[in-house]
Amino acid sequence: MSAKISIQHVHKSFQAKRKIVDMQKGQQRVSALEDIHLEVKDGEFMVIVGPSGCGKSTLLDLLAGLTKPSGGQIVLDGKPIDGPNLERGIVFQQYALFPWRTALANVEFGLEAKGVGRKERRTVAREYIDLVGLTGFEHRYPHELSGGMKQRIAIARSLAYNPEVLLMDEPFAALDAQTRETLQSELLRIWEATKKTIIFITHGIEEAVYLGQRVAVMTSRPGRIKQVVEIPFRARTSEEDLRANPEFVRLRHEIWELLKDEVHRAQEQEKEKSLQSRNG
Ligand SMILES: Nc1ncnc2c1ncn2[C@@H]1O[C@H](COP(=O)(O)OP(=O)(O)OP(=O)(O)O)[C@@H](O)[C@H]1O
Repeated sequence: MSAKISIQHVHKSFQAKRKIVDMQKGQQRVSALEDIHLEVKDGEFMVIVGPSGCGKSTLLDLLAGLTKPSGGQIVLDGKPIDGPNLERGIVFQQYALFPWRTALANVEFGLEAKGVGRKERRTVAREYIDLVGLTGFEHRYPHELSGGMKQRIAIARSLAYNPEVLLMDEPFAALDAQTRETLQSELLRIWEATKKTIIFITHGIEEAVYLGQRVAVMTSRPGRIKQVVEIPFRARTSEEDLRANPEFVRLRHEIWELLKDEVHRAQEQEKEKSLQSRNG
């Protein structure tokens, strides 16, 4: 099967802050991502996991078209991504709902931008609110909803305008453990129902193994793809508790083995950074 998204030898560097330039003997740029090469198939659930500061959000911003690569390119359905577009829905860690709009009006937002008429907008938005299990809450405002409910609305909003790809940047990180687990299995159900291609970014190894058909493990900064691990569970949405399955435990361990040196290195980088800013 041909790739839905093809990330082709992507590099991203940023202008270094002055103190860091001094430390690195005049080097003007800091490399955040180096030679990222990854293909995501149509309808695939791809998870990207990596240590803090390895460039996960930088990669997601590039996929969203919010920034441009310093080298290489990202291709969606054969066309290079060159800006934000409704063909890619994004769900961030912070809910990013419009506080002045009801749940229903939030979900209608992308449909308005697409020029869908009022009546159809309402019908489609209600369908997606139903899909995320929030029928009855259409007229609540974000401040009247729990964190988990807000994130469900954010997912409904991103899916309602029928994007080709759903990009998710640690969408459940701010939720409590029980809500997170519920939303993880809800997301699998929604993925099965909609057959969307999903790229999901996380810190969490357990979350990665639970959700992903493949898990791309990143190195510490500059972020590279260290290895892509296949997660071969057949019936991912079955009632069986996947987390207790010995194969699940083995895969979680395999990913931790790949990650632990990177996490250690990322922690060292953090220490160095804070020393630099204290001494600067
Ligand atoms: N606009 C920017 N200007 C300069 N440096 C940046 C910029 N954005 C990101 N960086 C640097 O690029 C590196 C990667 O950052 P990024 O936020 O993508 O990492 P992350 O893996 O998402 O981190 P976390 O898991 O902590 O959210 C970091 O060292 C960060 O300081």
